[in-house]
Amino acid sequence: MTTIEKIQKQISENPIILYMKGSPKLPSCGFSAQAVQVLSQCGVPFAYVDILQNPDIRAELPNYANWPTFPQLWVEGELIGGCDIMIEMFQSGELQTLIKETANKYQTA
Ligand SMILES: N[C@@H](CCC(=O)N[C@@H](CS)C(=O)NCC(=O)O)C(=O)O
Ligand code: FES
Repeated sequence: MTTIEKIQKQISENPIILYMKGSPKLPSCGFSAQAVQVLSQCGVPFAYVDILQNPDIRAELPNYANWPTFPQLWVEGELIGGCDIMIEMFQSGELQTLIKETANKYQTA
């Protein structure tokens, strides 16, 4: 599988996925920590990829996404943005709505 195929698989299989540095429990950068913080406050589980453990994804996702930095939040296969956008959307309430609606949509059983 190429790196792009890996990315496409991850974003299609996980309706809410955060590409970040480190893990939600132990973020390796303040930007990723802020992203985890607002996303966690939406109260819904989410997938993540630690790009520090996946240098191929770190190298290729910015081109694929047309977004130069991490974190990157992807919802239903689409890039939402980095931590600045996530914080803005959280402050307006938009992030909570998006995340909760997405979770409800994909909830099984
Ligand atoms: N203002 C950005 C901050 C993110 C940022 O600047 N990330 C840098 C430093 S962690 C980055 O990902 N650089 C590319 C890299 O490290 O691969 C946002 O809203 O997400
Ligand atoms: S790792 Fe240095 S700013 Fe994110």
